[in-house]
Amino acid sequence: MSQQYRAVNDRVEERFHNPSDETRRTQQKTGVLLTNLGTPDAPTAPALRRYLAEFLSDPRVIEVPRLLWKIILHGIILRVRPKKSAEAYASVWSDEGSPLLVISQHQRGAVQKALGDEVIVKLAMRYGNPSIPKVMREFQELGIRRIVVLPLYPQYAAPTTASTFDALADELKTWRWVPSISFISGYVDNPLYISALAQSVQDHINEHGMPEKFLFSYHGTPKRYLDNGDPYHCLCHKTTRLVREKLGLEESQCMTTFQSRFGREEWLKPYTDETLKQLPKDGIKHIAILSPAFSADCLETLEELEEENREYFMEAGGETYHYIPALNDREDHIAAIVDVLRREL
Ligand SMILES: C=CC1=C(C)c2cc3[nH]c(cc4nc(cc5[nH]c(cc1n2)c(C)c5CCC(=O)O)C(CCC(=O)O)=C4C)c(C)c3C=C
Ligand SMILES: [Fe+2]
Ligand SMILES: [Fe+2]
Repeated sequence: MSQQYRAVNDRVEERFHNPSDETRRTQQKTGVLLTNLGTPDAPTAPALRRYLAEFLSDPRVIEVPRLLWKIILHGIILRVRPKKSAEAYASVWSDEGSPLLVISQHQRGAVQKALGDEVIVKLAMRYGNPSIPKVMREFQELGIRRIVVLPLYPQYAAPTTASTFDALADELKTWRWVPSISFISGYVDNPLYISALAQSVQDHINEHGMPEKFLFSYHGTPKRYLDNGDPYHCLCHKTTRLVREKLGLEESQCMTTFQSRFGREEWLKPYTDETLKQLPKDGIKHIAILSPAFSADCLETLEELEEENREYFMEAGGETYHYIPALNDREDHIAAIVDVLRREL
């Protein structure tokens, strides 16, 4: 072997073929990557501009011809929306930071504790920080050869789940030695996930009584995405049905709606806000609302459901409006996430 080859070989040897006991122990572990959508670094207009520029440039999120969209995004949206969104974020921001990030960190810690130290659990965000490339490189540094990726979106959707896959693939394109990867693309069928959701509803009933209606309000997408084959709409209806059946509720007691519209085109219907304005007119004055597409509370629940939509309902003549929190770091939710992971580990 030439001297030049021997020098390279020794480096590789030391790291991969003849590692220290400590390095070998780490390398034999499986990496678990939990991901969520991501959030701005601060509730300020400049931070929102950076975050929204990354988020809304993703062709999985906005399926519009690129050049046209670039002009609209940079010419209009990024001039107007950051300030408005920053105000909304400021209303839910805590001392620890953005609720989505803080809750996701708690979930990561709880999952690590439940799985023990044979696996290394890390958290990454699709947009913003900690980014998927950064966290994947931490696994690379540790010499991890097997990674299970779980985007914390129970209902598969191209703008969320597939977009996470894209980010992962983009990073792996730059790696010479790609590890074994399992990518979990959804888990609405997981019995522990459905039980946890049902139990959160039951806990609500025990504390506040039975409402006239439960609204299962899911984040929307443009209807065009459903027309083009995205299964998300169907998976949302399935989630509602499974939870309703688990609780033994009548079909008439539960309704599936879609929230967080963005832009002018038609989104999945019925819309949550319009439904809330209509229900009191139909004599429904006591409702409870939950949002099973969010595994952690975030702007879209704490501001949109807790504040904005509550007002629509009350102003339309509603009397009792309760928001049932996301599953967050409830014990039964962590048990469900661990079960989803164990099936892959
Ligand atoms: C513009 C199109 C959007 C699509 C399609 C979309 C789908 C989608 N989003 C989530 C989950 C979350 N979205 C959140 C915020 C958010 N979403 C959009 C737009 C689309 N989402 C925007 C512009 C924003 C930012 C907020 C704003 O400026 O109003 C969040 C909350 C993030 C946080 O920091 O708290 C989550 C979570 C799903 C599940 C989904 C499709 C299935
Ligand atoms: Fe969204
Ligand atoms: Fe919103």
